[in-house]
Amino acid sequence: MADEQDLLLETRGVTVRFGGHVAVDDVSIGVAAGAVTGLIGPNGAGKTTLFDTITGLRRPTAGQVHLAGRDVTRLAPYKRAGRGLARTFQRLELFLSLSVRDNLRVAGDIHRAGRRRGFDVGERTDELLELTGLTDVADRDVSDIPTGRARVVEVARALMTEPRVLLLDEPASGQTEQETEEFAALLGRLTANGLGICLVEHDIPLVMKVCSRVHVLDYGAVLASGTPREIRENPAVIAAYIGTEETV
Ligand SMILES: Nc1ncnc2c1ncn2[C@@H]1O[C@H](COP(=O)(O)OP(=O)(O)OP(=O)(O)O)[C@@H](O)[C@H]1O
Repeated sequence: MADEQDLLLETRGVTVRFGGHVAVDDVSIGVAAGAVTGLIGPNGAGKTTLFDTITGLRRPTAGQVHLAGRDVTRLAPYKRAGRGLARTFQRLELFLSLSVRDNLRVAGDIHRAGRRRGFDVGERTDELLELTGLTDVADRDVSDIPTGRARVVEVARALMTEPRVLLLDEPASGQTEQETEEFAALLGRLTANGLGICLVEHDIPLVMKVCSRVHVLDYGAVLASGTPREIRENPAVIAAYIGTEETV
């Protein structure tokens, strides 16, 4: 477990209500630098709503979001991005008729516009295509490549903004077993470079393999937090997953 000061991202007592429905209930979780933190839970548990709150797409009803030690609860999404926060979406949000390379370049051009000099979009694109294993499909349209690899394009595009924290919303959905294996290796390379990753994923074996810490949400609240082993052995977690297709 990382020390408090290693936490790049924290939610402190975050609650989100939709009318009378509490979608996220007093959630305090942390994401450490150089590690993958898992966020799991049955459908409707509040994972995506929590991501929306962290990135600023949704204001919490109560609680705060801290990024690199600063309260960003009232900051616009683009300002949080400027402070090193990036995400991917459950539904792919790519330009389907652009090549893989151009999808990255667009993100790089936008990033460069608001940035210091010395950010070379072409160089960074090539570096990321290599790092993410996409070089062989770089010049193909995104609509032409398998969904599993398009998910990696989303990750690569998010990395164009040079984030310190990356939120991944079901990145392995639609991936073959082999693609998921390669994806796990990619996550290892990214955290080795110091990136903090928060992984929302229904592929529980993947979560258990790559995460150093896992938070379990159920009905909007944190049901359990711990190492993969602690989570797997937690009776409340096992009970929450009974009756679903997922196993811990
Ligand atoms: N805009 C909204 N208005 C009203 N209720 C919403 C809204 N968005 C989400 N909800 C509700 O909030 C709860 C949490 O939804 P959320 O999508 O965050 O869950 P999730 O854990 O990401 O689920 P999944 O694993 O299916 O993606 C659900 O009960 C959902 O129906």
